[in-house]
Amino acid sequence: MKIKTICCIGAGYVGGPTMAVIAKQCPHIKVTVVDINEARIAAWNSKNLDHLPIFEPGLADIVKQTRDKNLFFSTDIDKAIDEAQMIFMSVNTPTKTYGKGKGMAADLKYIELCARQIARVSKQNKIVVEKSTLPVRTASAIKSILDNVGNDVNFQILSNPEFLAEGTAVQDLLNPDRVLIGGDQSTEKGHEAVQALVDIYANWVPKAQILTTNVWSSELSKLTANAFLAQRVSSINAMSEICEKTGADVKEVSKAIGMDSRIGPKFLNASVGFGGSCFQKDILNLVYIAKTYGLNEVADYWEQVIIMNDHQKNRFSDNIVSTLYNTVSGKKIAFLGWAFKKDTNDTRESAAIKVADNLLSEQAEIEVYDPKVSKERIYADLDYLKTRPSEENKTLLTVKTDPYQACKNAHAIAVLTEWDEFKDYNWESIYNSMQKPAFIFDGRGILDKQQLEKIGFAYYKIGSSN
Ligand SMILES: NC(=O)C1=CN([C@@H]2O[C@H](COP(=O)(O)OP(=O)(O)OC[C@H]3O[C@@H](n4cnc5c(N)ncnc54)[C@H](O)[C@@H]3O)[C@@H](O)[C@H]2O)C=CC1
Ligand SMILES: O=C(O)[C@H]1O[C@H](OP(=O)(O)OP(=O)(O)OC[C@H]2O[C@@H](n3ccc(=O)[nH]c3=O)[C@H](O)[C@@H]2O)[C@H](O)[C@@H](O)[C@@H]1O
Repeated sequence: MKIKTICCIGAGYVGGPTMAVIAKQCPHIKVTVVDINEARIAAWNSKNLDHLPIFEPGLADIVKQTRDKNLFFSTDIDKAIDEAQMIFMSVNTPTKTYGKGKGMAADLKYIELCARQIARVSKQNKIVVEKSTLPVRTASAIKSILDNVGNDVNFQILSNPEFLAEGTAVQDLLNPDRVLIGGDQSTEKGHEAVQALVDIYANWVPKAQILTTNVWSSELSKLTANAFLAQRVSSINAMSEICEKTGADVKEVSKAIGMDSRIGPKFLNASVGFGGSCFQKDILNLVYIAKTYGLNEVADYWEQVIIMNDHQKNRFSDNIVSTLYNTVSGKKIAFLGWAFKKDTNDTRESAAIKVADNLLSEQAEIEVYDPKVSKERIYADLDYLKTRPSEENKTLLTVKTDPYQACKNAHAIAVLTEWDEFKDYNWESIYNSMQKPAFIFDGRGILDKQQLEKIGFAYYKIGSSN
């Protein structure tokens, strides 16, 4: 079956970039991305490409080439479902905040709503693709809804998890390490559906990198990949604390172990803690799944990755307080960075949020500069925690659009995101504008220690005591 029309439900960090790349690589396919969020769709359609809802290097260019040619953004979900031969579900699957599994299980209500809408609208056979990250065996629930609510049309369900990382989404989509497609190949229709999706990716991904598995392996591989990646960060962060006590330097340790080809050099940067919308949510989901099968040791094993990450964030703020003579009350701390990593405007679960919250509880005054994150987003992140009244957050924390202003008169600077531009600042001028002694706490280990110490800074970085 040759696919000519695709609909993607969910115009978020995954749906938007993924469909833009499919549209670019498959000019013969009409791709419509739909969402219930009207503002988001309007932003995707905005004439000024600087106003797209998501910042990703290279994305605006692809949208410019494809939008209104074979890539469309719309709020007319029914129409897009009706027209499409293949429907991607790319809606959010956050951690549940209520009821059974609260704080751990994935909340599947958005996925279920999608499935019900697809079932209600579809009048012809459809291939339904799970793009969202889902607990293993979700496809059976989706199938049950589609088959029981639907108009007697045939639905084939595939799992096609997304492995892109934010900040490098376009590159990851154009040159993926692998594409994973799970489907039921035991039936002719199932086989056809898998092949239809393979054919789409084969327009630009080498066949050897398109992996097909059964649905459950595919669903579970996504959770497993994120768990392994996050575990690496927690492992090196655990080592960073030992380094600080022993005189070892975590950068040197990372390099030394990364040269072992069995370990590999990537994803070994010690940090103030991993953030992002998925690592924590997906591990919690994995822990919940393990618990529901009574696999308590397995659950405890993976939960430790989160416990270590929380510890890393807390010990970063604790270190700031203890170094500043055990009090930050009334002291100004400048935050460089708020996003959970560089080259994205996404702040979900960013370590900066927890570090700021801890310091605000110690009555610090914080001034934040981030090149891509808006003031509204920063306040919304803090208010979401409900630690103190919103007004108090606004009084204690201000957001600057100029990093030099944020650092002026500060007692200390905390580097929370590894934005490249931080390395090139005029650090001498920043030093001169600060209170003395002038402290820097480098939560990403990106600044030049020697240069900063020569200027006069007291420089602290994660994973080193030298
Ligand atoms: N953010 C990332 O880098 C990655 C995310 N994922 C997974 O992809 C999924 C989506 O993640 P994001 O794109 O980050 O989420 P997001 O929150 O940015 O986007 C989801 C969108 O779905 C829309 N939506 C929800 N229910 C809807 C419905 N019934 N009809 C129409 N639209 C609806 C929301 O309005 C929202 O705009 C999640 O399962 C996530 O775990 C996977 C790989 C990478
Ligand atoms: O499912 C998802 O959402 C995605 O989650 C991660 O991607 P992402 O969260 O966008 O970004 P990463 O580059 O993985 O970084 C996650 C966090 O770990 C931190 N990190 C990463 C690497 C490292 O060495 N050290 C470190 O602290 C980053 O700063 C960031 O806060 C995975 O890398 C993607 O493969 C996956 O598709």
